[in-house]
Amino acid sequence: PEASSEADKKRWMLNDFDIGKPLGRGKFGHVYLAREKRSNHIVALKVLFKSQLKQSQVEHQLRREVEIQSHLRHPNILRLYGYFYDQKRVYLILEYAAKGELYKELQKCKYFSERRAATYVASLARALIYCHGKHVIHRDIKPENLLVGAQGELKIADFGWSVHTFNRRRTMCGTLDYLPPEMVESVEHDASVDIWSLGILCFEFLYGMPPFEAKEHSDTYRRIVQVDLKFPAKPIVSSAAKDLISQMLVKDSSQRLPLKKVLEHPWIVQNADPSGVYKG
Ligand SMILES: CC(C)NC(=O)[C@H]1CCC[C@H]1Nc1nc(Nc2ccc(C(=O)N(C)C3CCN(C)CC3)cc2)ncc1C(F)(F)F
Repeated sequence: PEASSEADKKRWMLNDFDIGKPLGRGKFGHVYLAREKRSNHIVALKVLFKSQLKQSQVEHQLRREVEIQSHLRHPNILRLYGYFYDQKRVYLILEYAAKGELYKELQKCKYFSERRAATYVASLARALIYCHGKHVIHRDIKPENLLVGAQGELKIADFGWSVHTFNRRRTMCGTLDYLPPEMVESVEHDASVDIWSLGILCFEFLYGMPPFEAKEHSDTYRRIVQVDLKFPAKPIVSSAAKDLISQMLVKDSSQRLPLKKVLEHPWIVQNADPSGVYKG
């Protein structure tokens, strides 16, 4: 049979689920814990209001997010099992990440140990190698888009800004902090934008804030395009970690350390837990 999109293989409906507690609010609606009645499978049900999607003109972005995420299968990428809609709402059937939102964990402990940061960076590098292998770039890697599974493993979620590199867009994304120079200067960009964002994330895991943070947007913009990278004196961070970050936060996107080399970097080899799970 002709290849149907993964996401709309089965006709799901609200009645297929028992709805549980709210897990929180996403950008365009609420997320609920839910259980699919036939299989007793626990999922997260993200409810989006069509009215809000329309007024924010993000319907095409949502369609792309569903199309891309429903085809990705990787332990560090949140699964999108399917979707359905009614008169007013669109429902995304997503994998439930039992340990919640990474950014809350980062806020709670201010910054992570080098072993924890390296373990997370390694698992994200593996997930991004998988995505790039399928010509998908995420373009929005940041703590808010990372969830934690039951075993403590990271899950990249929210492919709202991802694209198939065949039809590259020059749309501007959310917060500036994570954007590499070529996106801030809105010139052509490729998969190496995710290497830049992973470098920003590594810095924020270790210091508790992104490297080019500034009060004003204009200052952040300038610090990004100048790659004004300064390592704080506290907390103490190894020179190996700083070396890796410095090789990822390079203005010339072709000179950024390839993800495969990130996994071979001494700091990762010596600090990341091979299982990809931080065991504390
Ligand atoms: C990536 C994207 C940008 N982010 C999101 O979508 C957010 C928006 C709201 C929730 C989250 N979306 C998801 N969250 C989970 N799991 C989860 C979340 C929160 C808690 C938690 O700490 N509490 C309930 C606590 C429990 C304690 N009380 C006090 C506070 C809330 C525990 C588990 N799994 C899948 C999803 C997904 F993505 F599939 F929808």
